[in-house]
Amino acid sequence: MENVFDYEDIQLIPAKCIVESRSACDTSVTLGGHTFRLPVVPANMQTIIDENIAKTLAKDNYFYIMHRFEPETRIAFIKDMQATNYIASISVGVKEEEYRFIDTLKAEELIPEFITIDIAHGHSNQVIRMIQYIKEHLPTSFVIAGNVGTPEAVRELEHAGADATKVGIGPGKVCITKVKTGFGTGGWQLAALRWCAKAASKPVIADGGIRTHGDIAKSIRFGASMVMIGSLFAGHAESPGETIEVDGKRYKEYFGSASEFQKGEKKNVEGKKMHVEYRGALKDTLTEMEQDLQSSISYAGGDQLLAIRNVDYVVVKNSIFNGDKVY
Ligand SMILES: NC(=O)C1=CN([C@@H]2O[C@H](COP(=O)(O)OP(=O)(O)OC[C@H]3O[C@@H](n4cnc5c(N)ncnc54)[C@H](OP(=O)(O)O)[C@@H]3O)[C@@H](O)[C@H]2O)C=CC1
Ligand SMILES: Nc1nc2c(ncn2[C@@H]2O[C@H](COP(=O)(O)O)[C@@H](O)[C@H]2O)c(=O)[nH]1
Repeated sequence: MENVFDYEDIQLIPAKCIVESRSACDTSVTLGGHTFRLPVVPANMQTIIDENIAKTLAKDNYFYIMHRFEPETRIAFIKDMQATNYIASISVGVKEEEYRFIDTLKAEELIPEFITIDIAHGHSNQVIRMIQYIKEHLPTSFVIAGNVGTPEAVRELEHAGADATKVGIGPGKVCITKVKTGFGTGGWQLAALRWCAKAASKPVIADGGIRTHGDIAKSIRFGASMVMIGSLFAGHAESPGETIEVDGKRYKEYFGSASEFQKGEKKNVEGKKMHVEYRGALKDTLTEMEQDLQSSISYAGGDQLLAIRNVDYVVVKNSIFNGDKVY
């Protein structure tokens, strides 16, 4: 791979504006036959999403993916969401008990609208088998499979039946895969996204490494249909992580799904725990993200999200911060 770059190395080039107000720009995106307000989904991690947040997001027409770390609650969760006419969007792993879970869903005719196969190294026969099993038994569920970091992986998972693939091995804020194993897309996630998206014939979700709202527009430019975000969502009042106070300042806990804190043991640890600054209400961040993305669309010279896909860009290594902090 040549010409690798990451989010902070890119600036998108403006095109002539066609709207009279940023509010005329439409940030919505359609995935799996459902239209959502933003091309953004909070990470399916235990310190990012819980049932209350899932309900709030679904009610306000944002996409969500529930995590898989309380597996025994998933059936009740699906029933509860569907009883209130919200989409049911859950995660699964690949171990034997997950096959029995799919069998139960089929037997009870409980069909989640979205199922995400959430595995660190998604380019594997285990994931391919699970995609095929879900597609055989719950053919109308939209299957998101990942995570991957190569065009070959995208093609194989799509070929197995995945309706979308998730790209990002190791760019996450609480990820230590890159240091523990030497592998990943950390530091060149945006270039990896471009590489993978060029090979994709179905939607690609960019996962990890988003540090500013402008990175959402950059992901769309380089081929993502949606972005998955952890750290930027970890600091809210509603976030499930513990709140702590240090010198009068509040922080929220954020830990990796492959961290010792999640696993309860020190085995194959590829994630860490940190604290992020408290950011207030989730709805305020979502509103700000929407406004910033509307502005991105206006700079792209359009009024629809995909106008961003057509803009030119420059690579200016490590340019955007100039030593400044965003917040
Ligand atoms: N996006 C990313 O960069 C990363 C994300 N994560 C997150 O951490 C969580 C845990 O992930 P994961 O460990 O996959 O899930 P699980 O712990 O559920 O493991 C799933 C199965 O895959 C096996 N497995 C896991 N990694 C490998 C590998 N590298 N080679 C062969 N087999 C493997 C495991 O066996 P065994 O444990 O015995 O190997 C287990 O049987 C997920 O939520 C994932 O999204 C973790 C790392 C990177
Ligand atoms: N290598 C690891 N990656 C992890 C772990 N837990 C989650 N993740 C990935 O990070 C993103 C979120 O990234 P962020 O930069 O927005 O914070 C998440 O969606 C997962 O793909 C982990 O323990 N290790």
